[in-house]
Amino acid sequence: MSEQRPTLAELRQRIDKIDQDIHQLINQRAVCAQQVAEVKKAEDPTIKSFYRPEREAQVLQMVMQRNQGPLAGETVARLFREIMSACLALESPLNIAFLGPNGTFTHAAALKHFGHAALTQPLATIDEVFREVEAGSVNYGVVPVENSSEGVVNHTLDCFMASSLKIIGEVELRIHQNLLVAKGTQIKHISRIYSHQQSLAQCRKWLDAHFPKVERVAVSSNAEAARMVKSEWHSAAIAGETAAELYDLTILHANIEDNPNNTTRFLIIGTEEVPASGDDKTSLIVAAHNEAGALYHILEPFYRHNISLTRIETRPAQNDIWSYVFFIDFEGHQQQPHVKVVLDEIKARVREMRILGSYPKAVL
Ligand SMILES: C=C(O[C@@H]1C=C(C(=O)O)C=C[C@H]1O)C(=O)O
Repeated sequence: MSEQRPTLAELRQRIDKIDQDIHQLINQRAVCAQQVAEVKKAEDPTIKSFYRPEREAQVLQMVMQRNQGPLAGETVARLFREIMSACLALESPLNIAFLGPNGTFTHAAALKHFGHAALTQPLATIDEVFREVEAGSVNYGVVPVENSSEGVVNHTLDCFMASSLKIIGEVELRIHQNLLVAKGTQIKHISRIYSHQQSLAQCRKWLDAHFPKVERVAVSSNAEAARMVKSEWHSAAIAGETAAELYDLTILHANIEDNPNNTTRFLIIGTEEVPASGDDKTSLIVAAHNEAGALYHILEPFYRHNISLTRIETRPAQNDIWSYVFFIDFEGHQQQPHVKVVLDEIKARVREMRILGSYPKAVL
């Protein structure tokens, strides 16, 4: 005889039992994390934060590797992200500054990276985020660095030139833009659309097709755009879902970005160096000599040692109007022997080289 299908009551009983087990295990895990904090404190009584980016990346990598479904690896990793965040906050929650206001994509990136138990503090400019991290009034900062359709955030790169802060992590975020209005506003009322200029650019074709005659106004952030339309019945904003929720706006059209793979990359900045996680990236600033083949001489060692570059950007140097500096990201950690060899070779060939940091690649 074939086995009978369990009843609803039986299934719920089974779920209750599993929940009890999960609950107990999560608390057992939290106790272990507390004990880890005690060990760290004993090793270093002046320790300021128990957060270890390389260890958290490894935990998430293990979750993804062992996952057998039916839940997707990313879904389970996100749950573990929140469990780690809560465990860490039990000792002392992390203070994270980000390019605000609340409801921006940078806010979403900060929560994606540190989980919801972190205390997040919105700041008005990228410079302020750098300054607060330098001053030690927050543990880490989150700033945008590049968008897949609109390119690099130059201001963030310029801040690195004037700062000794390190990159301790990266976050990648799929960006979905939405057309938002205050409750009661109808499409025919809309005479103006506010957003950050990058978001307006990311939705250019959609706007040309749907609102060719409506004025587009660039403001300081998407969240600011959302805040403004709350009291303007004839205006709309382009922003993410977080801003819609925060300002209680109606989503008239969802996912209006021209490129469905639109992603933005953010950097986590801090003061310490991060040990290797096993799957890392390194970022450099290099000021080349003013001579023929300068860029070739910088890139050639990477080729010879078979190291993949993931990005290269050029910015005008701030102290010499005829020179350029290069921002280079590549795969590997500065403590790995083959990476050390390449870094030494490059250093000997350039005017100046600074390692911005080695950090775990984004897992989620
Ligand atoms: C528990 C530790 O400390 C923190 C908490 C972690 C966790 O909950 O898994 C991981 C790394 C640290 O941010 C540790 O270093 O192992």
